[in-house]
Amino acid sequence: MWCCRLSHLQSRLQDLLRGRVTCWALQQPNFKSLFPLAIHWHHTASKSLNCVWQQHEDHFELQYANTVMRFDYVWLRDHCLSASCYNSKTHQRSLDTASVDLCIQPKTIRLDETTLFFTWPDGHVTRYDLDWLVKNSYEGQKQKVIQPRILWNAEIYQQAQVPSVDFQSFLETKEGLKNFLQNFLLYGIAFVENVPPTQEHTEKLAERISLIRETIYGRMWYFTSDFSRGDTAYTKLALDRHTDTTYFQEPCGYNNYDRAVINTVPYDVVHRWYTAHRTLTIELRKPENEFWVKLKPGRVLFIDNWRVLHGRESFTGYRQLCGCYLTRDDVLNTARLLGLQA
Ligand SMILES: C[N+](C)(C)CCCC[C@H](N)C(=O)O
Ligand SMILES: O=C(O)CCC(=O)C(=O)O
Ligand SMILES: [Fe+2]
Repeated sequence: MWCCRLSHLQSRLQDLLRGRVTCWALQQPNFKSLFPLAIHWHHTASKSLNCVWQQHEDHFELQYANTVMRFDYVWLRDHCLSASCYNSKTHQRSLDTASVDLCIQPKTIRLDETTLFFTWPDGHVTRYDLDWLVKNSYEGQKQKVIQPRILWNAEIYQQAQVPSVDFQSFLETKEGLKNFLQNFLLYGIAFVENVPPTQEHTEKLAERISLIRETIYGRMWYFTSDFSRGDTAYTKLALDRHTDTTYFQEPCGYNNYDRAVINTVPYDVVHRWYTAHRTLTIELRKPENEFWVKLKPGRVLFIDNWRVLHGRESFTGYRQLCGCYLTRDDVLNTARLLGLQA
């Protein structure tokens, strides 16, 4: 019975503060008295639009859709979507950002229905849809729903009874792939069952999600305890919870086995690092943070090694594993193409 050990790095994700700024000024009868008389607020033509803005010396302030937004003028020029500034076929900026005057200010600002028009000193006109500004503003972005992550330990994960996805459904249906990726994004691990236990089928599975990353271990690795490579993974020894490829510029995550000599910081910082490392390791080694999984032929486990560490007990007898490393960008891209927040 082979198990591999998963320790969920219980990151203390703070709930994002969802500061909702309501456009309270417009509902106040004494709205004008709330601001010094010098400021002249522009109102929308139609009251129903509920939008006011103010052209400040160094920024543009917009109140719309219960959000108070502030935009730098260089930002407003730089994000122009006009034909001469933006290639709508490739969704790339054509404008040379470095050519924009850092002291630029619009000559005029006009709102027509739900579109704001900024006319710049050189006569160039930039138009923004109000909803686009809310969606792409700093203040609007803070309200954006981010991919929820479920922080778990063994008990939480077991109780969640997260369903595995069947091989056929994963390969042949959008729903199967989407359910799998949703679980993967939520928990940092996800399983596919009833996979024909061959390297080819495992490869096919991986390619359904992402590009497979070629590394010094090959594209698909197929290993057993034959010490064919000078690494404890190729032995029968236990492996404490860890992440792989610490030594790469784009590692799967940091791990203690492969950690190089610490010689980039002075001794007192080194000691602070060991203290922090100890705190983390104690947390990771708490039994409640360990989730043991029985690996068996036909069961494929995907791990987000930034969130979930892996390891194994020592073993006897013959054991063979195959797998690969996936590129995070492509996994997230597949999830987004399926409409998931990733
Ligand atoms: C066998 N397989 C290719 C999966 C892993 C090899 C990784 C070995 C190294 N200790 C590390 O953690 O990066
Ligand atoms: O043998 C296992 O179950 C995992 C081995 C491992 O962690 C690795 O090869 O990086
Ligand atoms: Fe590993």
